[in-house]
Amino acid sequence: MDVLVVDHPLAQTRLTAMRRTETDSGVFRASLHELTTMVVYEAARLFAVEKYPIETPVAPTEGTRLANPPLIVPVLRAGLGMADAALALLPESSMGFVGLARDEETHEPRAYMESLPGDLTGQPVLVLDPMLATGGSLLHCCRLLADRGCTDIIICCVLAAPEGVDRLKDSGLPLRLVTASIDQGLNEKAYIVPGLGDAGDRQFGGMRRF
Ligand SMILES: O=P(O)(O)OC[C@H]1O[C@H](OP(=O)(O)OP(=O)(O)O)[C@H](O)[C@@H]1O
Ligand SMILES: O=c1cc[nH]c(=O)[nH]1
Ligand SMILES: [Mg+2]
Repeated sequence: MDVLVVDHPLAQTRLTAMRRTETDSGVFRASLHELTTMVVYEAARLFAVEKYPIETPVAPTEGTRLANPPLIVPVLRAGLGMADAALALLPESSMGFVGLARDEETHEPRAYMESLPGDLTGQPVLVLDPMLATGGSLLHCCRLLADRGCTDIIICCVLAAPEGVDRLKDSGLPLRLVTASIDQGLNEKAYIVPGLGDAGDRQFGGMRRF
């Protein structure tokens, strides 16, 4: 699995804002939106393009377009905060949704929503979830995609734990990963350290213990 870490200074300043405890939910959401633009921009280097004839006001020339715009799939809830920024960069794309909530005791994902095309043969997919911790949630999501015939999955996240990266690598699924950081690891509650807390709660409210 290819892994790309977006270590651009402007990405790292947004990530710093997201990490800080005193950052309120409005600034957290704005920082995630801006950081998503940068992460998806880097991920899009991997997309195939095709040339086609266009005309400027001065002369005919060649234009460029995406050969096969990806289906965008945010993982609810936290991935919702990345959806607008990704769709703004990829206006030709469609969007599917997967809803997962991690059990606080077992840390296993519980699926509560799935809205995906039945056949993803030949369709690249861009999965959005800010957090890759144990990897259980993203693995569940990517298996749903692979079961529908998808062979080209790019995951965009903000923070990844080495444990989750290794789990995705070992899955044998056709994955590539773009992230703004690979952190130290997981604590005993399977939260990323130093991390940023619960990305869903920090955007939308809630009470989790880290
Ligand atoms: O790699 P994992 O160990 O599976 O953990 C990562 C998952 O945890 C968070 O979602 P959460 O379950 O908290 O749901 P939420 O987005 O509704 O807050 C996050 O957005 C990932 O989906
Ligand atoms: O650190 C973590 C781990 C899982 N989910 C989160 O939102 N944060
Ligand atoms: Mg959460």
